[in-house]
Amino acid sequence: MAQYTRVSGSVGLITLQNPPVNALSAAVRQGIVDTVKRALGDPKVKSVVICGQNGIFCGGADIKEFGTNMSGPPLVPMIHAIEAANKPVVAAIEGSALGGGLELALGCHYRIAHSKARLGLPEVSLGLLPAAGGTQRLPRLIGVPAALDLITTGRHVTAAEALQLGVVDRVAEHSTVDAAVKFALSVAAKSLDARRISTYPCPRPSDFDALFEGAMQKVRQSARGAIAPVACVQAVRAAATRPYLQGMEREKELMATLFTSGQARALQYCFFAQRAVSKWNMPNGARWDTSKPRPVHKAAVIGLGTMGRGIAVALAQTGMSVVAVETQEKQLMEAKQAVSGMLERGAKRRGLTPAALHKISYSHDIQAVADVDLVIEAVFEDMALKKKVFQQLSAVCKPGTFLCTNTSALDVDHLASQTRNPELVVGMHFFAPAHVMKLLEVVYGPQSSPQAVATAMQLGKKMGKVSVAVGNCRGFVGNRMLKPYIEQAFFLLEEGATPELVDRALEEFGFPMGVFRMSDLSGLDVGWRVRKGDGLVESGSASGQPTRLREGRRYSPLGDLLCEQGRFGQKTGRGWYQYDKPGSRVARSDPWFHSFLEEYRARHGLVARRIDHQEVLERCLYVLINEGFRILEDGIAAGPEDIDIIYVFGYGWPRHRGGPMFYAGMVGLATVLERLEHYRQAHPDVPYLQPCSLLRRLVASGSPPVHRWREVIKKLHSQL
Ligand SMILES: CC(C)(COP(=O)(O)OP(=O)(O)OC[C@H]1O[C@@H](n2cnc3c(N)ncnc32)[C@H](O)[C@@H]1OP(=O)(O)O)[C@@H](O)C(=O)NCCC(=O)NCCSC(=O)C[C@@H](O)CCCCCCCCCCCCC(=O)O
Ligand SMILES: NC(=O)c1ccc[n+]([C@@H]2O[C@H](COP(=O)([O-])OP(=O)(O)OC[C@H]3O[C@@H](n4cnc5c(N)ncnc54)[C@H](O)[C@@H]3O)[C@@H](O)[C@H]2O)c1
Repeated sequence: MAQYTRVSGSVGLITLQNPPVNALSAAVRQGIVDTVKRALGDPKVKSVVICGQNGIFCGGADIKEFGTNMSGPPLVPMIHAIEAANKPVVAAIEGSALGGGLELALGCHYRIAHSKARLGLPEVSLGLLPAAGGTQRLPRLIGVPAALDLITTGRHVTAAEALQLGVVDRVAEHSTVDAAVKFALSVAAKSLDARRISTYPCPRPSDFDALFEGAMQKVRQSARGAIAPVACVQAVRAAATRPYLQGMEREKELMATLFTSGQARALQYCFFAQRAVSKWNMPNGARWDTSKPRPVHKAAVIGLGTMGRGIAVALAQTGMSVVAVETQEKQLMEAKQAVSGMLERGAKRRGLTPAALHKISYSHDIQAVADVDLVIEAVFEDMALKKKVFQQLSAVCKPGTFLCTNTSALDVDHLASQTRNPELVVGMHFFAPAHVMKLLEVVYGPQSSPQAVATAMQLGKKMGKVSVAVGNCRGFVGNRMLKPYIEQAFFLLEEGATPELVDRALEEFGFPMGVFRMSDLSGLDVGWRVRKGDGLVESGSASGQPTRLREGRRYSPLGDLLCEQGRFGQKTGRGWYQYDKPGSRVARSDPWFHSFLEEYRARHGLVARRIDHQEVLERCLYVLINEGFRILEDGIAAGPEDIDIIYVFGYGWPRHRGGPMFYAGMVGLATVLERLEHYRQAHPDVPYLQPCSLLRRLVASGSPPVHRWREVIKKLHSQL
């Protein structure tokens, strides 16, 4: 709703009221229509101010209404009526003015923003475009290039940038509403002829065609198949080429296509899923809202390799003191330089001085962590070493210090058992590079205290991460699902595919990198070491041909054979592809690998067949999804949203496809089940292809939508 009062004698003050973000629900829209009418009809009122309650102007259209039978007055005529008003209307923007919220402000005759406010048109990240006149008014107000940037990226701008761009007229340091009321009084008698943005001509840049071609090329490249950014460019082009009303028609037409698209559903699902995962709960009943985190003022990182350096940067950037411990002298020296470089570059990007540099102290000695509140261990992925480190930490640290491990897959409970207080131990699984990647898996074991989980989750948030609480198992959620996915990719090579074909299929699907390019980037030796540890690697050189079965299961030794040749990927200049030199990033097809693959097939009596993109996608993705269902069945992830957010933020799953579990729902659970059964029949020695019983159960119960899976899972768990 919207509240109406008259202030300072002649200003009608309209306050949007719909906590927490004053989204433009049907009731709010009706409230605005009614109060604007009242203000315009009141002869005592000479000007109007629109603001939002609780320090936030408006978070835009009510996303929860999308997909429902939307009633209430539509936004476009409502905003048009404000713009057409014969009394000045001033938007007083505090907190956020986003999407429809900014479009409402653009319909006002003046805009005053608080210095801490953020403004933007983020519809593109929801699979939409600003369809309440945003694509037509913004280019008229700030020019085509700036409008294209804001609308196609959806980025939020500060009040200072908004002022510089011309989106707002003034910035207030103190009460924005008071400033707006004062301003409204001062402009009460002024003509509004030059204040109606829809009447402005859209500036036509001289390099018009090149500008739009460039914009289109840019969004097509970065959108990875997402349709909304393309529609945004088309809508802005309409603003620049058509009269306002025709432009509005085009905006509406483009929005109609986006609004009902699967991509919009997927992206809006991601929006809510991202928020849902912060409301974590554990199987023992501990929950986010009843578990109090402990403040962390000082933290330590043990091991300053690839991960430890990024973690130290992420911690220091929160402003806390960090102790960084590394045993190898050379590593320590290199790490100091690398960490300083990362902090300096980060600060420069944000226009700040690198204050965090002085927050880090370095040491060779684990005793240096005696007084910290929380430790994150990031030494080699070696259980014996990690056990030793946890024993030392337990002896050295002050009572109550949380001990966290960044292990990728090892047993967190086992590490906890090495300490005096296992309840203080959790996994904090970062992704490389740790100061950049948004995902953090917080891994709890049966003994982890709710406070330890709450503290790790809160610390993740402070570091700007999307944190997801998951149970303990080998590989947790993300890496556990990755294993069968990579395995299928290896099998596809054996059967006739090439790395190029598999990667192309996955990249066309929307992954930034296919499985083989990704494996070259992260290093083939990583998986090799794990497989060796698991006793899976047979030396190819000894027997001449390692077998393709392990304990009755199909196994591909292809990755092991490459590692035996010293082909570890980008770092050695050779892997599944070849690179100009070690460390170079441009993957080129490698004739050596192709003849090696042919020889390998011949040695094993494998006859290559034609494999198409559909088979690549079905086998790689459905087997990953199937493992996701097992994870849900095992209670390792609380719900499909947790898995989807892990894949979107940690593994490059295209956001416009909503994450693997959402995608399964879109494809149809019955289809996923049928295809898994089909491939399982063709490959009976691949247990990962065996459809999970939860998937069968969901199909048997009519394939409910993803938001109802938790009920089925709960029922399943209660029967176990
Ligand atoms: C605003 C924020 C920056 C605040 O962040 P903060 O961290 O403080 O809080 P949270 O993010 O945790 O949010 C708190 C709480 O609020 C919920 N929420 C936030 N925003 C919205 C919203 N816009 N609607 C509903 N709910 C919202 C959030 O989910 C949290 O609750 P939860 O229970 O989940 O914890 C931040 O929240 C933020 O960034 N919000 C989103 C901002 C945004 O993206 N806005 C754009 C919205 S889309 C829009 O505005 C579209 C407009 O252009 C209008 C278009 C007109 C539409 C007309 C439809 C025409 C259809 C035509 C097709 C016809 C087809 C046919 O033929 O049938
Ligand atoms: N690299 C990745 O992409 C990635 C991603 C997520 C998690 N992880 C996990 O993070 C951990 C670290 O991986 P990494 O890639 O950074 O390894 P790394 O080999 O780059 O670095 C490990 C560092 O630990 C140091 N170290 C060894 N023993 C130590 C000790 N007792 N005290 C202090 N320092 C010690 C080593 O000298 C080395 O500098 C592993 O558990 C790994 O599985 C790695």
